[in-house]
Amino acid sequence: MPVPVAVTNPNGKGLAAAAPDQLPTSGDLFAKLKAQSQAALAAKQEPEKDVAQRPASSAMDTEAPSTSAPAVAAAVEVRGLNFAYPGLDGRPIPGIPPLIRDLAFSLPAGSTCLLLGANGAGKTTFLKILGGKHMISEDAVRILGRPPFHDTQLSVTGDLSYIGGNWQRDIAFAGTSIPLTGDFPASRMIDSIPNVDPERKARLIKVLDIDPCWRMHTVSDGQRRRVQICVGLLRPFKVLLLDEITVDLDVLGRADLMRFLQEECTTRGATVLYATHIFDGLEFWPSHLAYLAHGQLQFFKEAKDVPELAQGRLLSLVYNLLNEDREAQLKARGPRPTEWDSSREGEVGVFSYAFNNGWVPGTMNTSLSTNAVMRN
Ligand SMILES: Nc1ncnc2c1ncn2[C@@H]1O[C@H](COP(=O)(O)OP(=O)(O)OP(=O)(O)O)[C@@H](O)[C@H]1O
Repeated sequence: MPVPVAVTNPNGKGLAAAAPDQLPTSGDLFAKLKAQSQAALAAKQEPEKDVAQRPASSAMDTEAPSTSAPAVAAAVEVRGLNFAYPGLDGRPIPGIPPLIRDLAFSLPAGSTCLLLGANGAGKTTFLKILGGKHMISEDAVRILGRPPFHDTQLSVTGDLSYIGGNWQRDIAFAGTSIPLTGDFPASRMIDSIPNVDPERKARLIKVLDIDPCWRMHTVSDGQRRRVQICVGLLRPFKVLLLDEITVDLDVLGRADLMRFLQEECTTRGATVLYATHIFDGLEFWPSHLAYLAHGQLQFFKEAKDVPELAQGRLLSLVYNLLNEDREAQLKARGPRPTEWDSSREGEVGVFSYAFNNGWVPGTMNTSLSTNAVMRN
């Protein structure tokens, strides 16, 4: 599939060398996509048959039996999800294994689920997929029974909300590297969301301890983060995806926010999936734990089945999980080299401009307008 790519290569040749004049619109990939869309269409027409034909998947099948009946059993349902970041031509990059492989996951409505995983495990990517930010096949993910990428109403109505990334770059600044020098109050950001229940707004402002008169260009990172979270929560979401957004919050702000979110789930039946590396004092919060590694959920458990939560030892549980995994990897592939391997010269430049694949890592932004990214 052709991807729109703007070009500002300092040597004026990268794209021409990297891609043919005509980006392809036929071949194996397109045949596969066509087959997939025909299969999805057929599955829609024969829902009963579809249930029987879905591949048995590992971790989640015992937790939530599949159903494609009209009643929505799970707030989040993932089946056979595969994902690889594409190269310039929109295809998976040869030699690089998919980041997510045949992942299955089913989260009941009303859950507060912690998403655990090492740096680079794919938590942000997974949450962005659930949030409809990456195109995937229509039947791989269902949020409230609907495909998040294809059914844009999910996000437009606020039923599905994703809060992640660094707001400093995404919203309070224009583009990814150009600072916005405007002077405006926090209330302007908050009031920009239409059709908000005034009571909910007042409650959030109180919970997050926001001063509506804060001038956004003078606030601290944590204060800016509070405004970002407030804006993301103003509408009563049904499914909320949080990507490490409490990192700048002080302990009081964080505790108040986590209690607010838990209440949203217990009183309104909302569902929250939260990826974080900060575990202290969080034992009370999750109803479920999910651990992502090697492209798959290695476990998915209800809180009552995780004794470490009752013992106040969540941090130690996560430490052990990551440590065991690192030890296993070290055994399998040996230690990573710490010195530059000159035989790889040219494969990974010491510094070069590289054409991006359309996504700024760790943010919700496409990078197409910035043309080039720096790669070390
Ligand atoms: N735009 C991109 N293009 C190519 N690869 C990417 C891109 N964004 C992320 N990746 C790769 O995908 C992998 C998973 O990244 P992701 O940000 O999802 O991990 P994460 O679990 O959220 O990590 P962290 O805990 O550090 O935030 C990483 O190896 C990363 O290099």
